[in-house]
Amino acid sequence: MNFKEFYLHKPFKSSLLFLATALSSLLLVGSSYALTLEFNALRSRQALLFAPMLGLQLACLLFSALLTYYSNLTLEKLIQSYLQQIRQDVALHLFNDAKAHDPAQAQNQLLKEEDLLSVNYLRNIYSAFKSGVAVLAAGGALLSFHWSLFIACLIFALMQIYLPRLLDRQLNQANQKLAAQNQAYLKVLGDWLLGLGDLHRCLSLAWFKEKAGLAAKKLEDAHVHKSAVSTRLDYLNQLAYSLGSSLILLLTAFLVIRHWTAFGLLSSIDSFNSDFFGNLQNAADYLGEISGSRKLRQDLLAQRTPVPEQTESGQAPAGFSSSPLTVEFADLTLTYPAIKLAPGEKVLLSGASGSGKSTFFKLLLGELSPASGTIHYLDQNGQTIQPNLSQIGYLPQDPRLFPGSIAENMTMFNPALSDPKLLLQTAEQVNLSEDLRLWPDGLNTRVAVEDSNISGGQRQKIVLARSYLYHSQLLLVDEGTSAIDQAATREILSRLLQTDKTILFIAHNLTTEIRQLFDREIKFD
Ligand SMILES: Nc1ncnc2c1ncn2[C@@H]1O[C@H](COP(=O)(O)OP(=O)(O)OP(=O)(O)O)[C@@H](O)[C@H]1O
Repeated sequence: MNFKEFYLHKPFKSSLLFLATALSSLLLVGSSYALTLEFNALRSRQALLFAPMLGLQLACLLFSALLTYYSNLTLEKLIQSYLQQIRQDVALHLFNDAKAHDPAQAQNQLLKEEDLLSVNYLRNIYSAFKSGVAVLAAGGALLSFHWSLFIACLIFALMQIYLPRLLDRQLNQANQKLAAQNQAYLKVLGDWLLGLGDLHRCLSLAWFKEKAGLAAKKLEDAHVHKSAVSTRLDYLNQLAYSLGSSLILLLTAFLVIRHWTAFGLLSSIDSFNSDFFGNLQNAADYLGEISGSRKLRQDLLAQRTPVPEQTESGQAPAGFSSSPLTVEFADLTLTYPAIKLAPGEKVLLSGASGSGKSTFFKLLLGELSPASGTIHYLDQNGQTIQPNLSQIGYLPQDPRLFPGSIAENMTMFNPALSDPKLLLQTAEQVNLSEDLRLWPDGLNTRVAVEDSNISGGQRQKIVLARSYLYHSQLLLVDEGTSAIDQAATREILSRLLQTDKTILFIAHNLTTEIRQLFDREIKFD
């Protein structure tokens, strides 16, 4: 996220916004100027001059308020449309980098951090600009009264600008800590709430409370810490402001006594002071906050870096041949033997829990890269090809459905596949027909993702139907029928194993009769 990008995404509206903002600040300073002229007129008892000056002061204030209203509204619209663009970029990044993402973290990226940034960054830039113009206008006005007033203001201006730098690093760290604790809290809630039913059954309320309470406490501390740093920043600025305004008033009185400046300035110097120091204080605050969000902005920029789209140019794999592979995790290295799956082969993959079966699938799907070794993908004729990995069919043990109808979840929202006859035939292949009859809306039944109105076995059948509809040549099934009863599994498998698909099937508890349907078995140990 940077300002140039924000400006360029709607340059005309942004220019209008900054023009209106500058004008509203100038008008505010103009009203202080009119006040000086009013008191000059009063002193020389010129009622005819006093009244129009009063009118001018009022007009300046009214127009300034009107322009502020317009600017605030326009700023909000521009920020929201810019955030929308960022959200789309982040979502595209998440989609294209083809890695598994923690939902809580992704939600946080998409909402919380951007909100934090829109407050800390864009609004602050706008406010800093508004205050900056007011400071320049007030400074110019003071210069027109007497150069010494301007010099005095300038000295305090420099003090105001450099003060926040003292706490810049602390504020930066406090912001990062807050974002990290926000994320950690969401993750803890996500991790524990998923299994809340089990915790409840085992009466593990105390354990849940301790875990959630600990994370909440850390979040609370981060908020308090951030607010302490901000308050220290405010206090320093306030101190400089009070000192500065008193000295300026003293100087004005001296200049008036000496007849070196207009009498009316005694009445308006306070307004100029607040225009000058107040806005300077604000600008210093905003600038401090803007640089405090630098790290977050850089992080968000990294999350938005375009990831090349999965090329659709590769071919659909129908088999593979891998050399001995290794995968390295932080404290574990998995090694695999060389494996070849010829087109059309049906292979059962077994092995103890934790032996690396699912990880092997992740390698084949390109979600993980091997530390050593290579995988060659084969076409129907056994020739090595440049693969399009998105065309590998994959059935996880706990497949996810999307908010939509059963039909849409089968076709993955592809209207070209939505012929009801084709869908019913496919449902028959995966023993889903009976389930469809049970739902009053059949294929049009809506999936309630959170309420799980679709059972685990039904979900597995729907995702299996998807691989039929998409004609996946290579199909990886990771205990993908584990929630379906034995009799139905036998029927589904005997149909599936009669197709010309190449199938690698992870399963634990298959009967000998079902095992014999496969061409061979590979065992990991
Ligand atoms: N992202 C990861 N980070 C660290 N370790 C991991 C990661 N993914 C898997 N592992 C470890 O790799 C080992 C193999 O895991 P994997 O899920 O592949 O086993 P599996 O054979 O499929 O087991 P199961 O039959 O129980 O599903 C396990 O010890 C697991 O803890």
